[in-house]
This record gives sequence, C-alpha cells and structure tokens, in this order.
Amino acid sequence: MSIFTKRLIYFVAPNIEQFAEIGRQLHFFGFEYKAFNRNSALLAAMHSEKPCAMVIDETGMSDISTLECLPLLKKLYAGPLFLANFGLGVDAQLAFLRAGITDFIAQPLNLQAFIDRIDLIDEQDNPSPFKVLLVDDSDTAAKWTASVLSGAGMVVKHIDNPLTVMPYLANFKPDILLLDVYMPECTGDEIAKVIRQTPQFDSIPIVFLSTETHRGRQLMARSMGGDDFLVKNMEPDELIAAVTITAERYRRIRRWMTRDSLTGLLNHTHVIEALSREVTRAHKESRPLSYAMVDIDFFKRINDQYGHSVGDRVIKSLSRLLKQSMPNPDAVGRYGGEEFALIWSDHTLIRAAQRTDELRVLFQDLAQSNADGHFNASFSAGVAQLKDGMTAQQLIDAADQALYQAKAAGRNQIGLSSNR
Ligand SMILES: Nc1nc2c(ncn2[C@@H]2O[C@H](COP(=O)(O)OP(=O)(O)OP(=O)(O)O)[C@@H](O)[C@H]2O)c(=O)[nH]1
Repeated sequence: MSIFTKRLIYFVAPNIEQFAEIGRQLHFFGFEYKAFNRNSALLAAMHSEKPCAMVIDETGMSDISTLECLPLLKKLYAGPLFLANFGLGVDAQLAFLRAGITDFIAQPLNLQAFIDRIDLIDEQDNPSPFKVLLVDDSDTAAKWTASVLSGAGMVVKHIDNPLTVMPYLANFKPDILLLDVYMPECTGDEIAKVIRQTPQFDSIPIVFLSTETHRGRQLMARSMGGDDFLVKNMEPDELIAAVTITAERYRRIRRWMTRDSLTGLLNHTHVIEALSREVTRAHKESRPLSYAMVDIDFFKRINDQYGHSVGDRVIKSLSRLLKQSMPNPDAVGRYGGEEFALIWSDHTLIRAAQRTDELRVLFQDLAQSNADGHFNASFSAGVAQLKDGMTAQQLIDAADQALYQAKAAGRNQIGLSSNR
C-alpha cells in the first residue's frame, strides 16, 4: 500500500500525452492524476469524482474548445481551474477569466511551480479552524462563550480549574487562551504569569475575559503576560472578531518563528523540541521511537553544476515528499542546509528504516529539472531507535553516526545505528 494520502488532479487537453510525465511525477507528491481529451468523458468523471484542481489546455479537447466547454464545466466544478498556455494577451486572459478560469499557468508545466500554486490555494481555502482553550470557573459564562466561538467554526475546549491548564496547553495546542480573571483557585493574571515562565508557550496569546472594566486593573493584568482584555458579555460579533484577529496574528508569528522559510518545515530548534517531547512520551509510555537523519548526496556538486536556485528546488522537492509521507507534518523538520530530520513515533528501528528507505527510492526516481533538462538526486539516511535512558541529543548523535556510515559505504542508502 502506498504511504501517501491521494489528491486528485484532472488534466484536459486534445493530446493527453503532453501531461503524462507531469502526472507520473505528481504521483510522488501524493497526487492522483487523470487525463481527458473528450468532453463527454470529462463530464461523466466530474459527476462521480471531483478533483482538487484542474488543468485545461488553452486549446480545449479534441471535440470542443476551452471557451465552449467552460459554461457546463463550471456548473459541475467550483475548484481551481488552471489554463495551461504558451502566453496570452490581456484580452484573451480577460475572456478566459470571465468564462471561469481561475489561474493561468505557463506551458510546458513546471512541476514545482505547479505544486507551489496548489499548496497555496489549499492553504488559503482550507485554513484549519482556530483552537481556543477557555479557562473559566463559571459554567454558564463558559457555555455562552464556547457556543458563540464554536458557532463561528472554532474548536473550543473548556476547563474550569486554572491549575490544570499546563497539560492542555501542551496537548491541545490552542491558537489562543481565554482566561477568566476571578477564579477560586487563583486569578487569571497569576496563572498567566506562571504560563509565561515556560518559553514553549510564549507564542500562545493570552486574552483575559472579565466583567472587570477598571482600566488600572486591566493594565496590571496585561503586565502579567496577557495580550488583550475583553469584557465579558460583549456582543457575539465583537467576541468572534477579537478572538479571530488575535489568533490569526499569532498564527502568522508562530509560523514565522517555528518554520523554515524555504520549505515550510519545522526549523532546527523546533524539530529538536518536537523530538524531545516524543522522547519524553516514548519513555513514559514505553513506546518505540526512532529517528532518521536524512542528507542529500553530493549536494555541493548539484549547486556547483546547476546553480544555487536549482539546489533550492531540490531541497523543496525533498521536503514536500517528506511532508506528504509522514503521518504527522510536524514529524519532519529541516535540520540544516540539505539535512532533514524524521521523527518516527511508535516505529521500531527496522520499521523506521524500511519506511525511510521507501522514501529514498521515491526521491531517487524524482526528475529534478534544470535549464537543460532533468537529472536525479539521491539521499542517504541514518536511523536510530531510542533506548532506555537515552536523551534526544543521544538519539540524534546515534542517527548521525549511522548517516556517516551510509555516506562512507557509498551513499544513496540507509545506515542503521549499531547502538541496539
Ligand atoms: N542551494 C542551497 N545550498 C545549500 C543550502 N544550505 C546549504 N547548502 C549547500 O549544501 C552543500 C553541502 O555540502 P557538503 O556538506 O559538502 O555535502 P555534500 O556535497 O552534500 O556531500 P555528501 O553529504 O558527503 O554527500 C554546501 O555547498 C552548502 O553551501 C541551501 O539552502 N540551498
């Protein structure tokens, strides 16, 4: 069974062979591909299975032009519709936009550019709902706040005891924390101060909810680590707007702080943090945990031969492949320049090595494009399994050692840690 989650893309052209290679390549990135050269077949397929994106050649299909087929097609399909073209004037672009084309893409299609566009549309169209952690000892007030925010599509978790907040912050990973100010166990500003002692939670905004309207008291609460102060029983629309604005802003900040800008993967610091959390969990729950260090082979040579921007694209193609394949996107990070970290939770050494090797085979088969055509790249990896008493750093060192052996043994292979 494939390890990828499939997403479907339709290609439409008089000669579907023109998209055969890109379809094959898309498969590596978790996309399923279907091609059509006749309108009837396309419309029939549209009735049974809608794609996440469509690419239509500017000339249409063998039996109909693009402008002729669009009116009916648009009744069946509302997703992104790319027009693959060799260059169009403004008039022609306007005509296609008015007929329902949503995006233009240059022919011949550049795989990386195309996937970047789909990823972007995907992110904009499907932002994950905001997660709100609500701490309030009043059940009635909490129910009202939760129902307003859930009604706006947010995921709300309510706890009534502020002293239990820490594990919820760690496990529920809220986008925003709403804290009541007056609670029997401690006040909201006291617990905010405690939360702000843990750097891991720095990027979670804390908003106080209170009937308190005294300005001095509000400012004091903010000085204790809160980010905003909302008066309880405000209008539902105002509450939704205030929570959305703050959660959105912090989501952007968090992304910037934790993600690598080239690949969107967890950066060095945060992948180590994620591994440390998994190490603690694995020890506590006696579960297996493995870690793989992946390094692109002869990467300096790729840069030297084809240029730095082609090198960057190779890095992006590998990062996307890894992101698609890991059960959890936060289980993969960019450890350094051309080095990646894979956290194989609940995997023994052998299983993690097998799965890393599946990725190695896919990556070596991936056509990397340069100005003159295509070439192939490969990676080596070292895999290690967590042993009793081992720290995250010791696990990283063991994987690094195994990677070194894989490189020394000829590259494009997986090394297993001897630390068994
Ligand atoms: N294009 C590009 N190159 C990078 C980036 N980060 C690091 N590099 C380059 O990656 C290269 C890594 O080279 P080396 O560490 O010598 O290893 P290698 O050539 O991959 O050889 P082996 O690992 O031994 O197979 C260096 O030339 C770095 O300049 C990046 O973000 N983009």
